[in-house]
Amino acid sequence: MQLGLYGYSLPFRQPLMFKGERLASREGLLVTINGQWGEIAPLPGFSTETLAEAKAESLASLTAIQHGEKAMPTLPSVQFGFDCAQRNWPANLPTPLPPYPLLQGAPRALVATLDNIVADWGALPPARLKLKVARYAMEEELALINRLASWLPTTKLILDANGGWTREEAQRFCRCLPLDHIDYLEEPCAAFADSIAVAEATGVSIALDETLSRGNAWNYHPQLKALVIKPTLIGSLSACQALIQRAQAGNLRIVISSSFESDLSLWLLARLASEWAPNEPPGLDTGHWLTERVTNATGEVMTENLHCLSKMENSA
Ligand SMILES: O=C(O)CCC(=O)C1=CC=C[C@@H](O)[C@@H]1C(=O)O
Ligand SMILES: [Mg+2]
Repeated sequence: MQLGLYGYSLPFRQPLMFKGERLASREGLLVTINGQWGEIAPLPGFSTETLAEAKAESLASLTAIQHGEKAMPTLPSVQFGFDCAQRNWPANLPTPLPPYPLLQGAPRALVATLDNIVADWGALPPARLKLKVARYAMEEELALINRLASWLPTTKLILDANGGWTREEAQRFCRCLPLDHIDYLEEPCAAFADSIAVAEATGVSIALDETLSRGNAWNYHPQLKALVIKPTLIGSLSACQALIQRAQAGNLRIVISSSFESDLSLWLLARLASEWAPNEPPGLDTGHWLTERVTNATGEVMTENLHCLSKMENSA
């Protein structure tokens, strides 16, 4: 059995901010186990583990497999990578739905380029569109949202505050929203109870993301509409499936989402989305921020462009 661990560094089209940290490139690891691949890419600001910790645990896990033992990683990004590389993938998955677009950037700059963006979609605007909020002045963010709502009347907006508001700030913002045009708001406040209070006070529907990856407690609520599942941050595929079962039991929508991984994970996540949430457009529109790929046109990993960290073999 062939085992390998490789490192990559993929430049962002322009530097992106992750919880106050400015990143010019995305760093990560690819693991291969007997010809099958997985990706290990903790996201700074969102993952609890560092890349160095993920690399150390990945090397130890590969050594365990080399000795005929079962790898038992504990870090979420490593669990996701090793699970993908060892998964028995179903053969006949439905064709993945296209991801909904993710708009990122300063609201004023986005307003200025909006006519180009809208013109690109022509007669077929997307059913959903995601926008980050709680980053710039509220008035500017609301102006952009109102502009989008009038220019794209059939598109529902997904807003994501990453827990960036107090209860009062979130309420002030949500009271000015064109609610008919809002699909849901991800994580208005850092505490679940505050987000629910905002939903109750303003009528906005909410979705959970960081609450899930941090393992914080949450309950069903009539205004809790969706769970956003990021396997790189949640960890094992069985932990993701447990969340999916809980979502299904409460009639919540399931949105499989990326953490700015390479094209390899975007393809694997699209397959998971088509299996776990076949009717829900996934949150996978992060690839266009990267200028380079790790796989070629036929889907093979281009190891010649990667940094080889370990190659092992076991007799199995
Ligand atoms: O969920 C999506 O539609 C795309 C991914 C995405 O928006 C995010 C990925 C990782 C960190 C954040 O920047 C952001 C999020 O918080 O959901
Ligand atoms: Mg989110």
